[in-house]
Amino acid sequence: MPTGGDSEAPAAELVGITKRFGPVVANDGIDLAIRRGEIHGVVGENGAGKSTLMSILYGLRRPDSGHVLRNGTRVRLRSPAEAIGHGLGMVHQRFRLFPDLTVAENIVIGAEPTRRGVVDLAAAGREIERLGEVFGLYVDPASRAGRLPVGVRQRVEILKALYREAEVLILDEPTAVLTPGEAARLFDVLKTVTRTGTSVVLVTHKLSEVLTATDRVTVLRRGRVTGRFVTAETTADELVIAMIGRSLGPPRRPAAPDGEPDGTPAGRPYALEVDGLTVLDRDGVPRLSDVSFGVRPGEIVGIAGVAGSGQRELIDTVTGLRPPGSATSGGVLLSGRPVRRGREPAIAYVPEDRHGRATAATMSLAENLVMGDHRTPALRGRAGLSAAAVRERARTLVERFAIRAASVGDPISALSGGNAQKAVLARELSRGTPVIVVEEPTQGVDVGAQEQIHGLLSEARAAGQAVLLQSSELSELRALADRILVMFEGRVVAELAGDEATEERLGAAMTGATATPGQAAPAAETESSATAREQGPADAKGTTR
Ligand SMILES: Nc1ncnc2c1ncn2[C@@H]1O[C@H](COP(=O)(O)OP(=O)(O)OP(=O)(O)O)[C@@H](O)[C@H]1O
Repeated sequence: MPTGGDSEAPAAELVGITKRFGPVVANDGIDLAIRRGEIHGVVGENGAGKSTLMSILYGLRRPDSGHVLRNGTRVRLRSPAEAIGHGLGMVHQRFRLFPDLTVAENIVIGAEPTRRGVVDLAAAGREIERLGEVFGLYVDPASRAGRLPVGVRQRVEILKALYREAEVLILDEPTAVLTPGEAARLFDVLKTVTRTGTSVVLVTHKLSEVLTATDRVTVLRRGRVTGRFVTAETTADELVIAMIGRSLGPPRRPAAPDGEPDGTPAGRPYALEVDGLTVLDRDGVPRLSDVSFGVRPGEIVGIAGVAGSGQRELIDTVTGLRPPGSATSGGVLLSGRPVRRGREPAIAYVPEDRHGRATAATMSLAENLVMGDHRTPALRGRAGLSAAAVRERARTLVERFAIRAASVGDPISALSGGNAQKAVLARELSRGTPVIVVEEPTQGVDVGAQEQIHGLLSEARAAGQAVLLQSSELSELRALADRILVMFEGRVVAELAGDEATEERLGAAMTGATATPGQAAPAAETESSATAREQGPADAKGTTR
């Protein structure tokens, strides 16, 4: 609702929106007004109803009741095509570009300029360059979309919306896939875009972004608006209270492992040991070079690095997932024995790609929660898995890990992103394996769940599990890890104790600027090291994954 006697109608307004999915009220009478030329943050815990509301604004879903106004006039949004026709644009978290088409072809597809009945790609290219200049969004119209780094692909998505004359641009967690450097550039672009009167709706879990980039914020909780704020007049704590109903506790270092009052399990043998590991890609280029380290029971070892520094290959090899045939030397040992190929049962694994690698979308939450446990005697009945035992186990996990779902029988795809992530963690952490490998555990999860997930990893450590934690959030690594290994160009180039790992030291190591004594610094300046240096020390994620 416009405040302060603003007589101008909002660019877009959602009025009394209610949307149910069976018994779940995803949106419960929501009012939201987006002013012309503002960046409006929409935040809230997982499952609060943000995506549902945005999908209604973009014509992907129809509300059960309520309506949408554009510039004060009621509009019908029965499809994205209608929403686009009304000047609404959306940049999804998963980009929808055709990798084999050029930037220009991707941008104009479905809205091609024609000349005498023929698609006029030259005119499209000129228009794209003009938009690029106006909005500071330059992209070569002739380059293939599939070859572009993630940040540039996102720019193409934004250009695509602006080409269709979007006046309200919806961005769903746009920085989840970006490096900090790319994220900063994105916010510069958004500021430029709003100067022309375009409005931006920014859905995000990152409070720092909300506080630095938005003009106003709306907080949702359990389908309702629980707070409306002018950003300059609010604080992170105020937003958190509106989001989860309480403040966050102070950051805590993990408790010492059982029986280790000083918290240093140094005397124990390694639960996981990587010994002189070298992995070559199909062309014989080393992706990992002579990587050695160990993780003891009761220890969290963090992996940092600009993406593409070998983390993917390292974790795929450690978990036994790397396809056979990739030439390797050295090995991975679990309590002294070689890791098995396929899926190593002694390792719990929480992958970054939870949709592709960790869940089966069409199966129920309960089935997903017991996946891989089908041989567990407690879950078996006379003829295979016992449905009652599976449900019971699922209910226990749902309660213990505070997963919010209407029913354990619902498909896991009906859960919000953060709740799906908690389900994967619940399954993997409850296995009680000696080793846990975790990638990006809090990507896309709300601040309350982030705190909870950090607590769960600390508990695993205290219970004597060995945890290998890969994260692009340096603050997460610093909060949790006993030691942080920094990877660069397939090598471990630095090892820092958790309490001495400042962002500056980590950042410097991530660009190859330092090396631990005894390990060779990266030799020649290569293209990727130059890029990493150019991106600067804060660039944790990189673009090549
Ligand atoms: N297709 C669906 N079928 C059943 N329930 C659904 C469906 N889509 C969403 N929900 C439910 O509606 C509620 C709101 O979900 P929504 O995805 O809008 O939340 P969100 O705020 O975007 O969450 P997140 O931050 O985790 O992405 C959740 O309880 C979710 O489980």
